[in-house]
Amino acid sequence: MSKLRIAVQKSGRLNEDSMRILKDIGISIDNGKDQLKASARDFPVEVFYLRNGDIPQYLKDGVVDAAIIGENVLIEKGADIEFIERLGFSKCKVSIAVPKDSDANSLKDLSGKRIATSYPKTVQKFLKEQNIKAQLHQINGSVEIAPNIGLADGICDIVSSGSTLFKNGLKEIEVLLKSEAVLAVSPAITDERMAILKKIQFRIQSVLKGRNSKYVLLNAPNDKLDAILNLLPGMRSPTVLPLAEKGWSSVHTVINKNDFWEIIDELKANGAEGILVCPIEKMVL
Ligand SMILES: Nc1ncnc2c1ncn2[C@@H]1O[C@H](COP(=O)(O)OP(=O)(O)OP(=O)(O)O)[C@@H](O)[C@H]1O
Ligand SMILES: O=P(O)(O)OC[C@H]1O[C@H](OP(=O)(O)OP(=O)(O)O)[C@H](O)[C@@H]1O
Ligand SMILES: [Mg+2]
Repeated sequence: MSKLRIAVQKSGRLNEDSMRILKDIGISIDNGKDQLKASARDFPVEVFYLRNGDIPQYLKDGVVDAAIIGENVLIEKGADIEFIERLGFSKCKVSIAVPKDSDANSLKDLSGKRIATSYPKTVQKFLKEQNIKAQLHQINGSVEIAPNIGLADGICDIVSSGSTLFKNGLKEIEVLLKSEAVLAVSPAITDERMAILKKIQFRIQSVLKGRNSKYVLLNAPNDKLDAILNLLPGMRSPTVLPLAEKGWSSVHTVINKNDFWEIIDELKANGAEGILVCPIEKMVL
């Protein structure tokens, strides 16, 4: 049986979360990053450890069948590479920034100026769309220093917390795109390997749904049960079980992890007690 060849970043910001998601879907790899390639113990998968920036070409050439990669890199380097799943980590923006005392407020204001970036194709596309001409300087790292050393009037680079911009006295003036890690597919993938990838995708979806949800248990006075149940959605509907103490029920349900703090006060106001919120490992709907 053939194995699916999946690329992950060898080292860097994507590596840890990529390896974690593979582990969470039951794909365990014996040897670490020292090797370029490793086989999974219990699944027909080979993991290739590669540079993030090189992965789009490997996908195009069919050297690997799939990859965990930043969407921003696919956009910059792999225009015809598709992805089948957003993975929810390594969220960032690709933005234009200028020195904070600059008059520039948008990409247009950089017309005729110099922009330093590691993402030349991405910037070029936006310049073209807006019919702006600017001079691009491609640099591969520490892009935010460029205006301070007189190399450029503005930059285009990754922004997450914004602290690198802040430390370098820059302000963001335009967001070109938003990105996160994605599961990308080679256009050359065979049907047999696509079937393996679909299994991986299904497992990933179960893990991501679990990560985004919480299992909630609470005790509710029966006379407030309707009001409490109204606050809680549940997968189909909440489970209600009688407590040993008369007049009380135990309510079990699943909610979106972001919703909990929104409804906690109302749950308490309706008499809910002993509220437990637990993580969910995997969730299949
Ligand atoms: N500060 C950040 N916050 C969140 N995500 C980020 C951040 N910086 C980069 N990323 C995302 O992680 C990916 C990998 O970034 P990293 O800096 O580790 O790699 P790189 O040096 O660009 O790539 P290579 O593996 O080719 O050396 C980026 O393409 C982007 O999608
Ligand atoms: O908005 P922030 O949270 O400050 O993150 C943005 C910074 O993170 C990335 O750099 P990284 O730390 O990966 O270093 P690199 O330039 O060597 O890749 C990116 O290139 C920015 O410089
Ligand atoms: Mg980086």
